[in-house]
Amino acid sequence: MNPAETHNQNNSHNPFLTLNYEPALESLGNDYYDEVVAAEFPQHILRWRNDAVLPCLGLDTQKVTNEDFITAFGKFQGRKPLLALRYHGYQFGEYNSRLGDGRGFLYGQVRATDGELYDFGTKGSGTTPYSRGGDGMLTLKGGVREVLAAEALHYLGVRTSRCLTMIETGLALWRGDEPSPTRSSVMVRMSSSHIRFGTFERLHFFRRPDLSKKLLDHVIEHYYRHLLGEKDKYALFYAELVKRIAELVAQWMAVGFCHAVLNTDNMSITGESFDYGPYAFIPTYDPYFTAAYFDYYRRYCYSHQPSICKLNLELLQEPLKAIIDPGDLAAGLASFNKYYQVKYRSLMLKKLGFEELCYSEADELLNLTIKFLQDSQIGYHEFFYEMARTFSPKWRDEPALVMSTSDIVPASGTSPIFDDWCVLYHKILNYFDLEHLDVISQTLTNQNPQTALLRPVIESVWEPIFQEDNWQPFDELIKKIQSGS
Ligand SMILES: Nc1ncnc2c1ncn2[C@@H]1O[C@H](COP(=O)(O)OP(=O)(O)OP(=O)(O)O)[C@@H](O)[C@H]1O
Ligand SMILES: [Mg+2]
Repeated sequence: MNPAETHNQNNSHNPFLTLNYEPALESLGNDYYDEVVAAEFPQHILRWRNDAVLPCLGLDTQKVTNEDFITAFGKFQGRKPLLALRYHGYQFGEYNSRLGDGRGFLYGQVRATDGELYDFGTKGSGTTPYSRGGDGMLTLKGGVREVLAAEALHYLGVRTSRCLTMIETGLALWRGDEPSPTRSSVMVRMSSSHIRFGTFERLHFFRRPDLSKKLLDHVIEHYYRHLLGEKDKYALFYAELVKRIAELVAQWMAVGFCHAVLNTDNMSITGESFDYGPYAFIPTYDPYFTAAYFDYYRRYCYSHQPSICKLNLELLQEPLKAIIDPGDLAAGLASFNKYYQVKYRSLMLKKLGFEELCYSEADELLNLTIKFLQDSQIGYHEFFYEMARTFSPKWRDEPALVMSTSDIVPASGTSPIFDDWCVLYHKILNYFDLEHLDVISQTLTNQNPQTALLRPVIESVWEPIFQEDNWQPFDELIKKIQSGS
C-alpha cells in the first residue's frame, strides 16, 4: 500500500473515535489494569490498513482516510483511558509474575456489526509499568510479520486475531535478533479478547478468588453468552474452552503452523490464536520443527502443540478451582484429545479433497499421507497445492495416473510409500460418482492456496522494504493471501 497523501482534518470527524465503544473491561475496576499514556513518535507513516475488517466495524473503506488511521492509532488522539492489562504466565514452564502489557495497551472495545465485542490492542506503543526495562516498542519487521501471519491464518480458516493497522514510527531500535539499529512500528490488533489464561493465573497468585470470579462472569457474559442462565455455566465454560482450544490447535496443525511461544500469557480465554512473534509455517513435515531460535529444548515444536495446549488448559485449572469443581474441570479436559482428533482428521481430509469421508480407508489415507510427507520431506504446502493444481478425473482410471503430471512427487514405481498412497487415493476416488469429482477438485483448490507464508516468502517481501523501502511486494503478497490464491 502506498501511504496516500494525508490532509489535516478535525479529529472529531475521525470515524474511529465514534465507533460503538463499550467500557466492558474498564468497568471491572482497576484491579485488572493500569491506565497508561502512549509514546509520542517522531514519525507516523501508515504502512498497512486492513480495509477488509472495516465493514465489520460498520465503516465504509472509502470514507476512512489514512490520516484517520494515523491520528487514532499512531498519535492516539482523542481516546482515554488506555489500559495496560495485568497478567502473569508460565513461560517455557517457569511461572513469571513480572508480566503484563509491557509494550501495548487496550485501546478500546468495540461492538461490531456481527454483534460481537472486539478489543483493539496495541503493540509497540511505549512503556508501561510492565516493561521490565524493555523499550516498549515493536520492530517494523515484527509488525510486518504479525500482519502477514494473522491474514494468512485467517484466510486459511484459523480462528485468529487480525491486525487493523500498522504504522511506522521513526525510531531506531536495538534487537539481538535483527540487524540493528532497526526500524520501529506500532501495530493495532483486533481480537475477540485480550484476556489471557495468565490473567487468571495472576489473580490466583495474589489469592483473589473474588476477582477471578468477577472476571469469569465477565468472560461468560461477553464471550460465552449462550451459557448465561445455565445452572452449571462455569463447568460448561471450561468444557467449551477445552473444545475451542483443541480445535484451534487442530487448525494450526492442519495448515502447518508452528506458533513458537505457547506460554500461558499467549493463550486467549476465548480460544483465539494471537501473538505472532517467531512463528513459522513448516516447510516440510517435521514433527520436531521448532520456530523460535531460543526454544533450545524444542518445547514448542510443531508436534508438541496439542500436548502443550492441553497442559496450559490443565494449568488454568489451578485458578479456576476456586470457582469450578475439580471433578468438572478434569472431566472437561478429558475430552481434549477427542476434540482435537476429530477436528484434525476432518481438516486433513478436506485438504485431501474430501468434505466427508466415512470409509474405513479414511484414517489409512491420512496416516499414509503423513508418512509419505515425513519420509519424502517434500514441501508440505507444495504437495497439497500440487494435488489441487494437477487433479484430474483420470486419477480414477489407474493409480499410476494419480499426480502423474506433477514433477514434485516420485515417478510411479520409484517410491513404495508414494505408490501405496496412489493406490489408496485411486481406490477412494472410485467410491464416488464421476459428477462428484468436480466437488473434490473444488475442495482441493479451496483448501490449498498456492501462496504459503514460508519464511523465505516473508524474507522476500522484507528485503525490498529493508533495502529500498519498497512496499510493493508486501502489498502484493497480502493481496494474494486475501484472495485465497
Ligand atoms: N520491547 C519490549 N518492551 C517492553 N516489554 C516487552 C517488550 N517485548 C516484550 N515485552 C513484554 O514481554 C512479555 C512477553 O512478550 P510477548 O512477546 O509474548 O508478548 P507481546 O508480543 O509483547 O504482546 P502480545 O502477547 O500482546 O502479542 C509481555 O509482557 C510483553 O509485554
Ligand atoms: Mg505475548
